[in-house]
Amino acid sequence: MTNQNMVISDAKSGLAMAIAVALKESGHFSPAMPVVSPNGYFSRKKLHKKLEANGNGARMNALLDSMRASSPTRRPTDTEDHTSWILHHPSALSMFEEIMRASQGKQIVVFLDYDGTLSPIVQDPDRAFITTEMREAVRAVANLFPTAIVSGRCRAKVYNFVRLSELYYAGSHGMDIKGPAKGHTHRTVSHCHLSNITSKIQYFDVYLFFLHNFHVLGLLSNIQGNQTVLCQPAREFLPMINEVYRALMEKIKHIPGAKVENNKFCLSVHYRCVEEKKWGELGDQVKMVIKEYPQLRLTQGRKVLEIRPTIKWDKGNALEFLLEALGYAESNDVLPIYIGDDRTDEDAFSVLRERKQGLGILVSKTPKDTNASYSLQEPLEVMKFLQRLVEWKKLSVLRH
Ligand SMILES: O=P(O)(O)OC[C@H]1O[C@H](O[C@H]2O[C@H](CO)[C@@H](O)[C@H](O)[C@H]2O)[C@H](O)[C@@H](O)[C@@H]1O
Repeated sequence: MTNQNMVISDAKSGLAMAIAVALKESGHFSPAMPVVSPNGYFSRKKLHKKLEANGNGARMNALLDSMRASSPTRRPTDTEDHTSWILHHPSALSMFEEIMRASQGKQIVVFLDYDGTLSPIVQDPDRAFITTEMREAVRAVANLFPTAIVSGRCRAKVYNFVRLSELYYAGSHGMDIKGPAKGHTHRTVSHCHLSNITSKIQYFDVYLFFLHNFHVLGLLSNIQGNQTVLCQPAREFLPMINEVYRALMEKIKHIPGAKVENNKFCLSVHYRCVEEKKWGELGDQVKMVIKEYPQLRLTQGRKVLEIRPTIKWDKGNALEFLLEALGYAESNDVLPIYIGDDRTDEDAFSVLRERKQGLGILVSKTPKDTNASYSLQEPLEVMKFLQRLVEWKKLSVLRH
């Protein structure tokens, strides 16, 4: 089984169907192809039957419906539903003491999504600034715990917004991971395997290794500035991504408000500022372009279509990679905290669930289908949570 033969999608959103239809049209779908949802495999036979039954109309609607739903699938809400959702995903702020009790004796590692988590969602992706207060909260956290930003944006762009050299940055949905600037140490990390890994590979261009059952990755010792690139598993896709970027720019330039963002190892096609009646046309143009590239797949975020390599590598893999790099691969002595707001963050929440370890915290004001265990309503609450984490750590150091 190769990556190219895998459809990875969200079964509930209907995107799986849309992508499978596109693949079928281009001759790349076969009933023998496994289809993976964030929660595991689902029946390819069923999907194949559905494909047979569906005509053009359904094909158009599947992606469009999914674009309308956007973000993690929203559930119809009434007060009762909201109350029951909060019972299952309580506020990480109101449960703070309880959460911290569970962390006793464990090394906390913090993972933060960027858009919608550290910065509020805004119309123009180039203006999603982080506030000074939030930056200081992240800096304080990073001085006490290993901290990573895991974003769909390209690493350089997130860095330009955040501007903190003490963090790990995992850009392009985790396909581009870089460590903190040399010389930075976390006061609480006594045992960091990262330097071991990077020193081991200094003399190799590419060091190949297997991470659990995943595919072979390139771990690069490419020193840029004073930071070390740790992982770029989709390097070979760069020329293709650039080609598709140019093609998409051309195809969508007539749609007012549409925007293609080059995130280096993946692309974002934004439709937040596109009139809803044009969404279908935009979706069609995107599908038409990627039909020619079976090595690329389509996923979705908040009012954004994302095009990325078919390799099985997402924010969940990035989280596992970083835990491994920090020396916590098989450890019970670690408490990863992952905070995110987007569908793409669900991959990381699922990993935490599977590991039965750590805390997934979804940032959302409304009930959503999620694998996170806790919730926070908005970036402001994320900041309060981070500040409390810092206070708690300082107090616990004083106590011991
Ligand atoms: O993983 P993330 O850090 O959450 O990045 C996901 C995407 O975020 C950005 O788009 C989103 O935020 C924009 C600014 O608030 C908003 O205009 C857009 O509608 C959202 O989808 C970013 O521009 C994308 O490249 C990221 O993939």
